[in-house]
Formats: sequence, C-alpha cells, structure tokens
Amino acid sequence: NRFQFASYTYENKTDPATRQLYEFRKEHPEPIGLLTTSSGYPVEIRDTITLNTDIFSNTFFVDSILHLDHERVPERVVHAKGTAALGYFEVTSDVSKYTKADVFNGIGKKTPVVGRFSSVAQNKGGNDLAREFKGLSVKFYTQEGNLDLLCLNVPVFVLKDPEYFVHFAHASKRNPRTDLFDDTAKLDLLTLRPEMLHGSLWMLSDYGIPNGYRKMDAFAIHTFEVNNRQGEKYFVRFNFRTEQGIENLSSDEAIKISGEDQDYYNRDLYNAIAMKNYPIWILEMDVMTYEDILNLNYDPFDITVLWKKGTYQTVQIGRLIFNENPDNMFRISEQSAFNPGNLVPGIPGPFDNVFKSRRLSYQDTQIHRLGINRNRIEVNCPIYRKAYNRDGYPPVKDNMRDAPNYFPNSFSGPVPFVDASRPKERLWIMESNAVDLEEASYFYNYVLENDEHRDRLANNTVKLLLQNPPFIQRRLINLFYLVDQHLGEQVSNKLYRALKTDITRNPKVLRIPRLRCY
Ligand code: HEM
Repeated sequence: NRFQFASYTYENKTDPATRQLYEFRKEHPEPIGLLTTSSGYPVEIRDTITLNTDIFSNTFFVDSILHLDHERVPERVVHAKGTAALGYFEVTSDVSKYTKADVFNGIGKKTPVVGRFSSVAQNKGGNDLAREFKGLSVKFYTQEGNLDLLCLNVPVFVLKDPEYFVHFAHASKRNPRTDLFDDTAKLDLLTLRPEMLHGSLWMLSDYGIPNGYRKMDAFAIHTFEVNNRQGEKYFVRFNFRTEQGIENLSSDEAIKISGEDQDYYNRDLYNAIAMKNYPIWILEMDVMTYEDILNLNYDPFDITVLWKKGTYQTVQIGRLIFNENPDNMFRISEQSAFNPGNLVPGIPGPFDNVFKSRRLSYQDTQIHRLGINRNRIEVNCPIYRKAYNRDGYPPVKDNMRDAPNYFPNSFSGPVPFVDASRPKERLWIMESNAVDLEEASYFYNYVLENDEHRDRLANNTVKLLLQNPPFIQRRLINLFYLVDQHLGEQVSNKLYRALKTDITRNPKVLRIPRLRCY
C-alpha cells in the first residue's frame, strides 16, 4: 500500500543524518521513560499546558524555561562552526628511533581519539563552504595524558608574529559596525602584512574550499622537537594524509551547494561514518636531525615557510580512523577543548613564538568558554589524572577527595616522575621579520599544478578585489607582480574586465502583486 511504499522510500532514499529521529524511534518503539524536571520531580500531564494557569507554581514550566535561558555556552572565538567524530589511532611503523612517545610506539597499538573538524571564521551555524582554512583537531587519550594535534588543511600558516593573530582574527570575522564579513578588512590587512601572502594564496587557490572534511589533508604546521629514549632530538612536522583523496570545489560549485545546504561538510562526515564508510588519514612526520638544520639555507621553524624538497625525510607513524558519530554534539564537539600545549613525554614540542602564544591562548579562551574545570568535562578527561588543582565551578568530579592539596607534602600526595632522557637544553630561535616572497612565488609556480588552477586562483582573487577600494586593489596587484609577473598581469587584466560589469550584490527578485485579503 501507499504507506508502506512511502516508508520504504523514506528508509532507502534518505541519508542517515536526515533519518536520525526516525531511527531513534525504531530503536525505542516505546517512550524511553517518564518525564521529570531536572531535579527528578515527576511531571504531571496537566503541567505540560500552561494556558490559564498559575505558571509560576508550575515547577516543570519554571525549570524548562530557565534552562532554555542558559543553554548556550559562548561559541569559540575562531573555529566556531564544526563537528566531531570518535575513533582510534593505530601505530603502523616503528618510530622509536625518533620519539619515545608511548602513543606512537608499538606496532598495532590502538589509542582512542576524538576529532573535531571546523571552519576558521564562520560562526556556529555558518557556511561550511566559505572560502577559508579548515581545521582538524585530534585528541589522543594516551597512557601519558592527552596529546592534542591541531591542524589546518594547508601546510603553512598566514603569519609568524602572534600579535598579528589578533588582527587576522578581527579582519577575518565580522565588521564591528555592520556585523558582516568584510573583504576590505581582509585585503587591507593582507596587503599591509605581506608575510600573509603565502598562506593567503593557498586560501585563494582550490585548497580554499575542500569537497568536505574527508577530502582534505591536515597539517600541524609547526616544527616540533621530539626525542627518543636516549635523549636524542629530532625536528618534525606532523601531517595527516587523507586516504579518501584530495578533492576541492570551485567557487561556483560551492555557491551552488551552499544555497541548498550550508552544513554540507558536517552532513557528509556524519553520513559517511553512519554508513560505515569510515574516513582514514595516515599520520606521517617529515623529519630533520639537528645537523640537517644547521646546514639549511632557510628557517625550518618559520611557519609561513614550507620545508624544501630534499632537505628532510618522511616517516609514516600510523592510521587515524573515525568510526563513531557522537551521540550528542554538545557533549563531544561543543564542550571539547583542544590545546596545542597538551603534549606527552617524547614530544617536547615547538618553540616558535606563535606556538608559545598558543600554549597560553587556548587555555585562556577555554576557561572563558567552559570554565576552569574544562579538563574534568568528560570529553577532555585524560585516562589518568592526579593533580593539586581543586574546586572552582563544576564539574569538579571527585575533587581529589581527602588527598593533600599542597605540594610538596609529607602525606602521600601525588609525586612527580623523573624523565632521564628529557633533553637538557632547548633551542632558542631568532625569528626574522623579513618577508620572503619566494615562498609565494614557489607556491604559484610549482605547488599549483597547471594554468587552469592558476586561472581559478586569479578569478577568486578578483571576486574579493571587486569589493575593495581602488588603493587596496592597486596594493594587492603590486604585491602580486612582485610574487610573479604572470600572477600580477592575470589579476590586473581580469579585474579591469570585471570592473566593467555589474559588481553590485543586488539579487534578481521575483515581484508578485500584494494580495488584499488581510
Ligand atoms: C597565534 C596563533 C594562534 C592563536 C592565538 C590561535 C587561537 C585559537 C583560539 C582562541 C581557538 C579557539 C579555541 C577554543 O575555543 O577551544 C583556536 C582554535 C583552533 N586553532 Fe588556533 N590559533 C593560532 C594559530 C593556529 C595555528 C597555527 C593552527 C594550526 C596549526 C591553529 C589551529 C586551530 C584549530 C584546528 C582550532 C579549532 C580547535 C577546535 O576544534 O576546538 N591555530 N585557535
């Protein structure tokens, strides 16, 4: 009959994300229990309707409306739009020569992980398909505490002076007066801080809009110091390589899709996992020794710079697999707190100034967002933890009960361990403020694989430039000429042609006569 046909069609032609509630009901044909207020008071059916009643004597009404008033935590200042997945990391190679980190040692060892994928500038609920960097953060729940690797889908960052992160974030997010994204602010800052050119070219190229989170690589970008059991140091860059293959979308295709579904990336990831098409990334590290570093003709710690071919070797570590969708996104995605400073023995980590500032900034913003006990929220809890921190806003969990709360003490409180192989000294690097346009030029000429791609980069730039005052247009084109004559000419010619067409953003509307029946 028609009902059966409709049910069959619904079950077979809709995706798992669309069917979520339907599937819940299939699993639970009966209500999952009696309704209570948040303190457990059983709700009587007459209290669910409040018309013509004394509403303030109705505990159910008061409880639910007050809860609604408080049910948002502040969204992340950047990377607010995102989604999460659960899974595991499996070691596939012996990397003990480079790092003693327990999580990366022992072929076959599996470590549970939570991952969060995100867009940089979108607000929560924003458009996945906006042209901007995408993030992948992975929290490994290791035997030695949480290891967090925070990555972007491009291998370089836009800046190397952390002060300018503040200004980059402001220019990328909404204009304070209009509350709109502002292409003028973006290009003004870019042209005044040419160190941003290299990273920005990645964003203006096809890499600026991946075809979903599954179809992108992810790079931790910074150069990390790692050490083995003998205390020998190596310098590495961690890269997750997608097994799904890299796919990107053209601007036109992205605009088309976002007209229908601004959650395209989130939906794609959720559905793939729900259909057991688990996404996989191979974690590799590019490695240099201390001696390699001494003989380079570029700064390997500069995060706006790619490591040059032939100066390092690549070593595979293992596979990252996401095989479970969270049962609740607030619990897993919104409350997660990834912190690049969460490192483990054997990975002392990067020491450039951007990383140092990140060690501070993430903790600070997460205290604002989730409170001082953010690491006691389930998704952030390490496997093992014994600290002298106490109290504060909930959740405090057992709050270390009756154990001593000061250190050192003579009463069996937790004691620190001795890491005999921890390197005694760390490098101190001098960072240069000079801007090397060679990086941008290399990207344009060698990383971009053909002229069609270069052409799309120029078109994407012109789209941005059209919304900018002439002096900024000139400034960017001048910079582009310095990067590469062909790039300068391309953008300049295309802009000139585009300026002759209509650059207003007025939509074509459908006018219909007003009905006079009300
Ligand atoms: C000075 C430089 C930087 C600063 C100050 C900074 C700051 C921040 C802040 C405040 C957040 C929000 C965190 C939260 O509310 O939980 C964030 C998120 C994030 N950042 Fe950065 N960031 C910087 C550079 C970078 C770099 C170089 C990368 C990549 C290598 C990166 C990757 C990410 C990712 C992936 C997230 C999202 C984390 C999540 O999903 O919760 N950031 N950043």
